[in-house]
Amino acid sequence: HVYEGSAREASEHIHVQERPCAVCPRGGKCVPKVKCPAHVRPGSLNPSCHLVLGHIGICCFTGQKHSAQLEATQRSGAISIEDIKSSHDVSRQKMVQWIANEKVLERSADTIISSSAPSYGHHLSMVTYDKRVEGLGRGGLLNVFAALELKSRQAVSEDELELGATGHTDGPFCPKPPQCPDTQSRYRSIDGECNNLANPTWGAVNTGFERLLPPDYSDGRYCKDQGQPRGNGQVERIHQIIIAVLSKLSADDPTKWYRRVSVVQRYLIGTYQRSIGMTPFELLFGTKIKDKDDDELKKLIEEEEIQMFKEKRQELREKAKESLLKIQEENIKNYNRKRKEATSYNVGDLVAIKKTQFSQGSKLFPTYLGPYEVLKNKGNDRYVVKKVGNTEGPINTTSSADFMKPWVTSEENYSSGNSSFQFTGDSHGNQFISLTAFHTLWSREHNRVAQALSRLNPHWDEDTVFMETRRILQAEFQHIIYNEWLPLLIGHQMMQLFNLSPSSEYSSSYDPTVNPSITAEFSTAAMRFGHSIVDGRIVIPNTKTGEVYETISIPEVMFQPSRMRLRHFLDRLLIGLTLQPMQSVDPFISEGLTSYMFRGTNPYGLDLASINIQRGKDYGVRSYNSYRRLCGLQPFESFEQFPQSAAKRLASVYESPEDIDLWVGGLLEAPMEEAVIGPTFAHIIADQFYRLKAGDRYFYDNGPDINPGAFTPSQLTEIKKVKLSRLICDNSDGIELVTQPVEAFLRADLPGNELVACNSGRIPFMDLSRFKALKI
Ligand code: HEM
Repeated sequence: HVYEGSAREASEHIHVQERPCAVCPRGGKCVPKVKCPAHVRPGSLNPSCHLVLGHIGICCFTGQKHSAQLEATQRSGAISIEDIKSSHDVSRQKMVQWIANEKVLERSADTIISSSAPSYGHHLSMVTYDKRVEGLGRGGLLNVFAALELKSRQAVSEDELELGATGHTDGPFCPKPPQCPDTQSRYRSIDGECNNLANPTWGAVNTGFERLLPPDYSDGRYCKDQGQPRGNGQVERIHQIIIAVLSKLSADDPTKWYRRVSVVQRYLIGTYQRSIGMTPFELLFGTKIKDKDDDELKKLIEEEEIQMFKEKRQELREKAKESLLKIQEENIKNYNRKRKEATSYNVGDLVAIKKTQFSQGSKLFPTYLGPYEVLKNKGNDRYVVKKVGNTEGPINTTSSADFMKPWVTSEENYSSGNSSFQFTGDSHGNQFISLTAFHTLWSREHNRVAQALSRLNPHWDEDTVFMETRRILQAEFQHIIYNEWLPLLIGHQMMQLFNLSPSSEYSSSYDPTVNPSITAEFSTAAMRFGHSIVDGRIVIPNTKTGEVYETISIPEVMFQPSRMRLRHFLDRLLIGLTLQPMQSVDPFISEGLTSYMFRGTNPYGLDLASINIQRGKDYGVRSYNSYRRLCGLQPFESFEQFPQSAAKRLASVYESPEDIDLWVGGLLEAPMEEAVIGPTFAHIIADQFYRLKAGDRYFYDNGPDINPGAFTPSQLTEIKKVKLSRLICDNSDGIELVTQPVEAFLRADLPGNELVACNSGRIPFMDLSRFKALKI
């Protein structure tokens, strides 16, 4: 058995075939393999080299771009004006067709929306009615259609299309680049734009994900077949073959393609299929197609069989139709009974509209914008609204009743007693009660720091107080993540390998060639390791008696934060979180997430594990083995290399180890030394946090030569004292929570991490007097 994540990985790093270079040739930079995706492209010439701690890296000549080699050598660059014009026309026509189809579906009586279904709630938390975002989404599709048209005219190569490396900026849809102000802002922009001055959209809202490897869509475009894992898209593949072969065979008279179908069919059913271990003909008739006579005889038998099959099929179809109609009727009844009439608004009403765009670190902003005045009722519960006053949000927009509520001032909101939902900037703020608790801690920390700053700087206006507080909170957050949380997750070796640990002085890691955007692999798989550590219940302990107040099953507190209104609850929950062990990262996911997620009052909810796997496919994320190769790890060649229990289950759903989904494979890896996750996830996560640090001009410990809003050395020293335990101590209610373990990410019953009094001085304070400014 070679399946011992850390031991195996260590040996791989030591026993490499060729001798690693001491210094990279041709000006190459020695980096961990995941940081140079071009090394897995065929024909790449990346010699290995020495990194710190005996690790072996790759000499990289392309930076974090897998397409750079292609850009330099293979770009065809021969796109004619006619090609461009006609690709535009084709893509626009296709778009018109798609929108028309969408309208038909929307109006169809067969389209049933159950607003009480858990999937509907999940959809609402993901969907956007923001016109700008809708425009970007449609623009993306226009470009896909145009690119496919260009490919069909052979104006771009397969490689260029796959890697998005045409460098062509005259597509049917190219959003205007943002205009960055001439003077450099002291503060990070709200939407993340203009962080990188040469590439102002890098890391901004409403921009695409980065990819460690190019997408892998089975239709070569933007769809992933649903057949995986077991079927592995076989049917779709065969269909594609049939279409291609038929068009070749009937090249002389394309209108008579159907005459060739039987030849193709005969060929296909007489060909050995790996998935069934014989030819389909054998499977059907128990014998091989031998010669022409036999063939004719079998044809007769086949006709008989087909007749029988047709009759049986007709019967089955009648039955299916009956039961479908019955279910539909029930669904309609249910729908009519449960669907709440949408609130209707009159012209002139003041409303709040739901915010649908969020930027980095903006979790503390409200979810609703307003006030807006209703200008027009567009029918179908949609309204044209106009902003009143000078608040955040678009001036004119269209919104739907689902995303509107009557405008009330915040005082009215809190006193109305109607909702226990917390006002958070992130639509996930109420998703789970412990998340709501952390939103609460951070908003209180904001208010705490803002009060201290305005006392120290009475001449500041309220915008300055807000922006300065925001700047400090972002720094506190980044420091806690890089200093406390990340080392526990990926281990100290990876921290060193990717140069992620905060230094005692200003950081020297800013690199304007690094794109800080989130990678598809991080978002859909690696960072979702967290779904495996969630316990099925939350224990609220009674520390006085050693008993428990209550054990809450997790679906009870999803989008249901009303317990937060109980006076003692926040403190008790936070105490419980420091005592309750984390679940290990493994393929076992709590039923609360796989059967009952967001169930509300329904008997069952959603399955987060399936959603994660499907989300990976949506994004065209490649298989687990592709990422092992990318990280310089050996791929799994057979299921037996996995632990026995997993091997059996994997073999029952996947055809080959090459098909295993990234999220599934990553969860199966044994954790690395002193880490929570295995090597593949650790590399992907380390790469992401490297991007977020090296690609962020405003990273909290960048000096004034890089960061226009840099902290002074003495302010930075104070920020670097911040620990999660301090944040909890300062912002909990202090009714029952008066002690904390210094290392709040570790359990309080670990030796050396015992509870200490919040006010004992053992948990360091950030001295805010350093933020008394002479002038800003
Ligand atoms: C009770 C706890 C949790 C619940 C109910 C939950 C639920 C969800 C849901 C519904 C999604 C969106 C799925 C989709 O449609 O693709 C999601 C996404 C995600 N979750 Fe969780 N989650 C929980 C805990 C965690 C934890 C502990 C972590 C990590 C430590 C995590 C990391 C992520 C990430 C990275 C995404 C993708 C976000 C994005 O790119 O937009 N989740 N989660």
